Amino acid sequence: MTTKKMVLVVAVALVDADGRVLLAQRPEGKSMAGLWEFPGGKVHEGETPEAALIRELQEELGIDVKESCLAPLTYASHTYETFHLLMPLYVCRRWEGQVRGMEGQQLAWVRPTRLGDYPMPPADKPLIAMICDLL
Ligand SMILES: Nc1nc2c([nH]c(=O)n2[C@H]2C[C@H](O)[C@@H](COP(=O)(O)OP(=O)(O)OP(=O)(O)O)O2)c(=O)[nH]1
Ligand SMILES: [Mg+2]
Repeated sequence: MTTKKMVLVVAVALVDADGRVLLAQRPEGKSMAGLWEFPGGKVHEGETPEAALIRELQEELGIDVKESCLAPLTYASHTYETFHLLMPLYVCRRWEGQVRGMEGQQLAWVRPTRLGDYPMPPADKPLIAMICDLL
């Protein structure tokens, strides 16, 4: 058995007042460009998952989120060609500031039942049913 590097990525289901969830399109030039994902990114060395998510949400969406407004929802565990992805998914319904695509990425607010209409990374597919059940 060959052991692939484990990559820890944190992501969030940001939920608005109408119960819609935010998806962001991965930019050109990145792996899996064009696919729709939950905002987030890699946890850096020495960083907690919550601190990483708060940092990523500021960098990618320009919003401020308090740690107390992040609740664990579920996770993805998926083997890609070159690494194994472990991705805790949080849910957040409260933030400060206006959501903007700070890196030029397209954003979409999507009803949970319509998440399947958006092409997503393979790791995310099992998350859709969990979001529909849990939100
Ligand atoms: N943010 C996020 N990443 C996901 C999702 N599903 C999924 O397979 N991934 C994968 C894609 C990438 O291999 C990895 C996230 O890496 P990334 O490159 O976007 O990380 P990052 O935001 O820290 O960006 P960078 O600074 O490394 O460029 O996780 C998802 O729903 N959200
Ligand atoms: Mg990212």
